[in-house]
Amino acid sequence: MLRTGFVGWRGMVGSVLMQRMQDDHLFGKIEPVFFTTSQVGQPAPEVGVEAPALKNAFDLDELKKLDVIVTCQGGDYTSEVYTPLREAGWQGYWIDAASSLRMADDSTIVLDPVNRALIDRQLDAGTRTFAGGNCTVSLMLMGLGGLFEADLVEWMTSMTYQAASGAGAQNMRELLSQMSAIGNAARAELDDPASAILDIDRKVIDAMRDPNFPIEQFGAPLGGSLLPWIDKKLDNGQSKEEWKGGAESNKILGLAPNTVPVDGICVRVGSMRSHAQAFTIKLKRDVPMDEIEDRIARHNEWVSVVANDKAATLERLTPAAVTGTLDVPVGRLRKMAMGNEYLSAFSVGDQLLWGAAEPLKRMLALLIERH
Ligand SMILES: NC(=O)C1=CN([C@@H]2O[C@H](COP(=O)(O)OP(=O)(O)OC[C@H]3O[C@@H](n4cnc5c(N)ncnc54)[C@H](OP(=O)(O)O)[C@@H]3O)[C@@H](O)[C@H]2O)C=CC1
Ligand SMILES: N[C@@H](CC(=O)OP(=O)(O)O)C(=O)O
Repeated sequence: MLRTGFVGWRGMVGSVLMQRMQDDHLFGKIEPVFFTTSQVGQPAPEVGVEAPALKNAFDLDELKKLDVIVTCQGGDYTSEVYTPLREAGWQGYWIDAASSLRMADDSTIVLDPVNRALIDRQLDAGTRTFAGGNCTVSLMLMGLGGLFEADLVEWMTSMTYQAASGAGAQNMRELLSQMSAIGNAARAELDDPASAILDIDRKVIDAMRDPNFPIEQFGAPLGGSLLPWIDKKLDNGQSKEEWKGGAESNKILGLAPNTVPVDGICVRVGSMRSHAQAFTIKLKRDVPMDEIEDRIARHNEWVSVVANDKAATLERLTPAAVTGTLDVPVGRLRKMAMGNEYLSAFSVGDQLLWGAAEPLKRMLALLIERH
C-alpha cells in the first residue's frame, strides 16, 4: 500500500479532501500519515483506519519515508519544503493544491476528466509532481471540455463571479459579518412595511461606509457590493487570477502557451463557495446549437446543459443550487449578436470540490489504481 502523507488536511480545502477520500473509501487502500505545522503529537483524525500521531510537516526525514505527499497547506509550505525534499533525493509523488508548482516544466496540472491521457503520458514518462488547477480554470474546463476536445474554440473570455471561499475561511466569515452588519443597520425599517426603500438604501450604504464595517480580510465591502480584482497585479494590467485563465488552461490541455487565448476580468462576489463564470466563446466555425449542447453534455458525467430559459436557469444555474455537489451545469447557451461563431455560456461549480479537492483525490486514486 502506498504510504501517503497528508499536509493541510484540517484546512478548508483539506477538510473537503478528507471527506471526499472517505466518501470513496480511499483510506482503506493506503497507509495514511498525517502531518501538521502546529499540532505535532496530537492524535490523527478519525478516518476509519489507524494512523500514527501527527508528525511535523517540516521534518524532511519523515517526509522522505512517504511514497506520496498530498498537500493542501498552501504555497508557502510548498516553497519551503518541496525543493529541499527533492534535493535530498526523494522521488515520491507530490500532489499539491497550491499554485506554486503548476507552471513548472516538470509538473502536470491534474483534471483527469479533461486531461487523463496527458496525466497517463506524464506518469509513464516519470513525472512525479502534480498540482490541482486554479478553481475557475478547472471549473471552466469541466464545463466546456466538450468544445475543447473537439478543437472548436479559437479564443474565449471568462468573466468570473468568484465566491468568498476562494479567498479563505476567514473571508467567508467576513462576508457573513458584512451581511449581518448590513441587515442590522436596516432592521427597523425592514420590519416596518411602510418604511421608504430609499431610507433603507441610505442606512445600508452608511453602514458599508462606516469605519467600523468589517473589511479586514477583503479590504473593502463585499456584501452588498462586489470586488473586481482578485490576487496581485501583473505588468500587463491583468490580475494574476486572470493570467491563470490562459496559462493554466493551455497547460492542462497539453497545448503550447496561448494556443487558445483565454482572458477576462475576475470578480469577487458575495457567493459563499461556488464560482460562476460568463463566457464569450469564439468558435472556429459556425457549429449548430444542438451539436454544441450535445458535445458539452456528453464530455463528462458531472457536466449538464441547462435549457436557456429563465425557470431552468434560476432553478439549476446558481451557486445556491450547486454548492456541495460535483455538478457543473452550463447554461445561457446561445449564439451572440456578433455572429454565429460567437457563443455565450454561463457555468457554476463548487470551487472547493472540482475547484480544489476533487482533482487531487482523483489523482491519488489513480496512483492507487496503478500501484
Ligand atoms: N481556498 C481555496 O479555494 C483554494 C485553496 N487552494 C490552496 O490550498 C491552500 C490552503 O487553502 P485553505 O484550505 O483555504 O487554507 P486554510 O487556511 O483553511 O488552512 C491552511 C492551514 O491552516 C492551519 N490552521 C490554523 N488554524 C486552523 C483552524 N482553526 N482550522 C483549520 N486549519 C487551521 C492548518 O494547518 P496545520 O494543521 O498545520 O496547523 C491548515 O492546514 C491555499 O493556500 C491554496 O494554495 C487551492 C485551490 C482553492
Ligand atoms: N484564487 C482563487 C482561489 C485559489 O486558491 O486559487 P489558486 O489555487 O489558483 O491559488 C480565488 O480567489 O477564488
